[in-house]
Amino acid sequence: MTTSTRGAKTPAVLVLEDGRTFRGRAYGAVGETFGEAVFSTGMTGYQETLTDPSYHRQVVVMTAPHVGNTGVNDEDPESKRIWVAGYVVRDPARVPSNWRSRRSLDEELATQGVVGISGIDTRALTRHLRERGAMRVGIFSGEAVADEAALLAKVRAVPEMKGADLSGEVATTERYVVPAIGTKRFTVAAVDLGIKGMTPHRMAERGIEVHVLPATATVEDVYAVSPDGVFFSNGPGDPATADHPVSVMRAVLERGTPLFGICFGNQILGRALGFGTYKLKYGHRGINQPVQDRTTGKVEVTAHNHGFAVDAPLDRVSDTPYGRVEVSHVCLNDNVVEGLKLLDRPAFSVQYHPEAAAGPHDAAYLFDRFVSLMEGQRA
Ligand SMILES: NC(=O)CC[C@H](N)C(=O)O
Repeated sequence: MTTSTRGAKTPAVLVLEDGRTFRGRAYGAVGETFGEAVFSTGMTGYQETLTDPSYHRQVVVMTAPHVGNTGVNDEDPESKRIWVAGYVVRDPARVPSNWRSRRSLDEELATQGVVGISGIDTRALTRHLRERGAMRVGIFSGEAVADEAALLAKVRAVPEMKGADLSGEVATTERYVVPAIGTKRFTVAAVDLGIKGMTPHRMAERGIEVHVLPATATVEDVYAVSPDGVFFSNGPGDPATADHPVSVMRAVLERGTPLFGICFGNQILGRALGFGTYKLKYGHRGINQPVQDRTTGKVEVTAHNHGFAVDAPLDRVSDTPYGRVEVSHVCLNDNVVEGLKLLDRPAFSVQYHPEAAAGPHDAAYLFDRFVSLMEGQRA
């Protein structure tokens, strides 16, 4: 067990691009960092959040007031490193306690060079972001805490999330295989746009051998593995920039290979079908978002991490170059499109996270639907 007080006395300041500031104490690494300020409502699963590549270039504000209570273990990361650009917590645990804990969160953030801030009113900050929308932010600690006007100028020089093309910065550069658990039934080519580790695992549990390919994979690379199905992962950045995966996906739709997309993958399917995408005011991030599966009427509580969404009509079936498409899932908080289903081809996607790392397992059936599509193709 590690008790950490590092940085506890070092002043830090969080500066939003609209000029609002919050003063607190350094948490994790001391220095400065920049990104898009977003809030996550997850009460648990901070390791999964920190290591989700979709958070690349985002400063995550935790609405849960106590963070770090269970320390850091070696089992829960969703990728090889922490991806968040900065971390904001109200009241960090001083003494982590859990049988799996190896070190404190404060130590882990510091070791990985992630600048954070603690001791600020995260409720006020979250309400501000909810009212004004996600915006650019900087966290400065130690010697970096200087005159606020200079800090604000630095924050306003940071690139916006809109227009950011980031998959190439987080995805694997080498292909790798996640073997099926038990008997192998199917082969899937998974295009890594920022994939979380749990996603291929959920497929492997269903007898799928998953070939994870770099974001730059071509149609030839995808079909070189003789896939029964093709998967497009979650990932950071603005889907409007993802022209390459959109063109690969169109080729997959053309051939009629079973296709499944999660989050960024859903946005790419939307674009491949000819719909637009747009930036949400402050996005959905957390593990308690109500979604309705309109194909069954059932409501599920789901994990989300998205700042963009697909602009598709909710009230009717759309005609697209790949046949008829319906919005299969919708967020019950704000009617945002949470899933797409093709009626004439074996393809569907969801905007949220059925792999549930962290989060409730209500949406695990979507991996079974992918398996059914692949079974259907064989029959
Ligand atoms: N988790 C994801 O795949 C996020 C997709 C996209 N970057 C968004 O913010 O909407």
